[in-house]
Amino acid sequence: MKHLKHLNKYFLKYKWLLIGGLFITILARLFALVTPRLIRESTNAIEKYVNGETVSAAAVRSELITNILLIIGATLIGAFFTFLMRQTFIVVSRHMEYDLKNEIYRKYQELSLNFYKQNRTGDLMNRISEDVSKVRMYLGPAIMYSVQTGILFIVVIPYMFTQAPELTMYTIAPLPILSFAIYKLSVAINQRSTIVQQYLSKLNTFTQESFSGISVIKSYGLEPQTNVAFVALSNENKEKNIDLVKVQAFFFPLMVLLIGASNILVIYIGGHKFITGEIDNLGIIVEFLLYVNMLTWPVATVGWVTSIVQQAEASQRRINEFLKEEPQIQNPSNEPEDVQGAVAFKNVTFTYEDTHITALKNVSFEVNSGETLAIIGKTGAGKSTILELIGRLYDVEKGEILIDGKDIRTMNLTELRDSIGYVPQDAFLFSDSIRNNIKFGKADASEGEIVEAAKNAAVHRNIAGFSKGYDTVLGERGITLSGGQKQRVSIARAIIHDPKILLFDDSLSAVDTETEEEILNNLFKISQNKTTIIVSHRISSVKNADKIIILEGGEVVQRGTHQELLNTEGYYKELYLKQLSEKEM
Ligand SMILES: Nc1ncnc2c1ncn2[C@@H]1O[C@H](COP(=O)(O)OP(=O)(O)OP(=O)(O)O)[C@@H](O)[C@H]1O
Repeated sequence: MKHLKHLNKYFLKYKWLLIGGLFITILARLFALVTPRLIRESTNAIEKYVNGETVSAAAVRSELITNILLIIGATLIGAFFTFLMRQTFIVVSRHMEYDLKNEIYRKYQELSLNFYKQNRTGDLMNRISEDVSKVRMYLGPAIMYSVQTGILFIVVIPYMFTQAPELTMYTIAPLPILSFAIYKLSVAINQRSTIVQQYLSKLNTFTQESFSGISVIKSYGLEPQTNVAFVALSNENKEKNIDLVKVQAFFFPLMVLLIGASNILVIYIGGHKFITGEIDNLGIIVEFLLYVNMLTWPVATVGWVTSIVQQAEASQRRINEFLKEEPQIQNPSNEPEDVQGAVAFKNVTFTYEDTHITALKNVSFEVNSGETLAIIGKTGAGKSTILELIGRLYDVEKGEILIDGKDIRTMNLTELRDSIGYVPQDAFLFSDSIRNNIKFGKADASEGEIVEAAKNAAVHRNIAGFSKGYDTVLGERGITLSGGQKQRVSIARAIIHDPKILLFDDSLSAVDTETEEEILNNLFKISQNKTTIIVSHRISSVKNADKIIILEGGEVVQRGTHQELLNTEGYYKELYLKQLSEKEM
């Protein structure tokens, strides 16, 4: 139970509702107890009439009618309280489930990029959905049934002992066996359900991938192979489901068998005692039969609840693993920062933890507010890494990164990131309208600001051409933008944010040179008091930059202005000549 301790704070949060639920359960159980007692009295009344002890049929009839009315009344009230009990416990468990999901999601948001690389997306999703569902079974049904069973035992069993101690012993003797058998069965059912779940997620992942990659499947004519793979997976899924059904099918017969055994014991032992005169009325046997049936399900739930708790414990252990994870990148300060935007790298060396690739070696450069720095280099040279380090997505291993002369590790992380507008290499757009995708950079942006940002990113004309304009929905159920359009919407998002530092990671690679020129001109106008860093493979994107650095294997091998670099032999000049000849061709 040690992992489930984490949830105690939620029990504390909802303590009043839970205490209310406890009282309601007591009331529900008390009213349920009225029926067996009244049936016993009714049976005895009939017995006395049959034996001639009571002569008036009218008196017996009137007692029976009163009892029937009382039974109906007690059952209705008991049912109402049972309804309230479920409403309380199950509703509380839904609140706790909601709280726990939010807690996990908040944690996910806090954690650094490395965490996401170390854990598969499927795992992250499972913990917030599957595992939380299993924990909810503990927070809701398990608690509710335990309270119900506990109260029933406390109330019914002592009462039965006062009525007929020996008969009580015989009646409750098979119940622990029932509980144990149900426990074993529940464990088997849970194990098989987990396997079914795993196969189902395999099937889902396969189906989802085949839909996402449908154009590849169709263009390579892979439909028959995909079908065969689906049938195989689906077949495995069916087999596992059949395995589960086989075990589940035992559940009710087992219950019926054990209830039957208890009933037979009550009738046999009770009848025997009645014959020997140890019991003086038949009513008590009928009453005990009702108790047996009343106790059976709660006793069975003891076994069931035990297996639920075990599963919840395992799920909570997995959830706790993530909850105790500390973000690698910590925010050291909550003080406001007045970021101006001057960026400096001082002998920065950085190695990716997982791949052990040293992406940057002793890199140094400076770029002031209002200036543009361009970074050029072959693929894998470390260009994107530089941009990610400025936003502190990772911390450097050696050296330091300064913004306005201050080590970024000492800065307020939220404000640092807020002062950056980053356009990543793979422009990621949400399945939402174009307007909202741009507004992502500034939640309260006006229509005018959105249009202006889109104009600066040279994408306004494209958007205006769509029938729904800025309301055009992107993504799965919407329009698919071209690579260049995506890049420009992503640029508009960064521009509208109006940051002090603009970072463009090869963000113009998919636009033609004319549009590139237009965007660069606009950027030049709006970035007078900003720092701009442009990563590119194209000389045309960087030729006007104030400073250019060339990276090779993580090291700065050349630096200067466009003109200076053209006067030096090296990668930049080679690239320039190559691109020039391509243009002329
Ligand atoms: N998230 C990461 N985890 C581990 N290794 C990485 C990661 N990102 C990049 N690398 C490695 O670090 C090196 C530098 O990569 P980086 O993305 O910075 O290069 P780049 O110059 O931007 O390349 P490109 O022009 O192709 O985008 C590469 O060898 C790459 O494999």
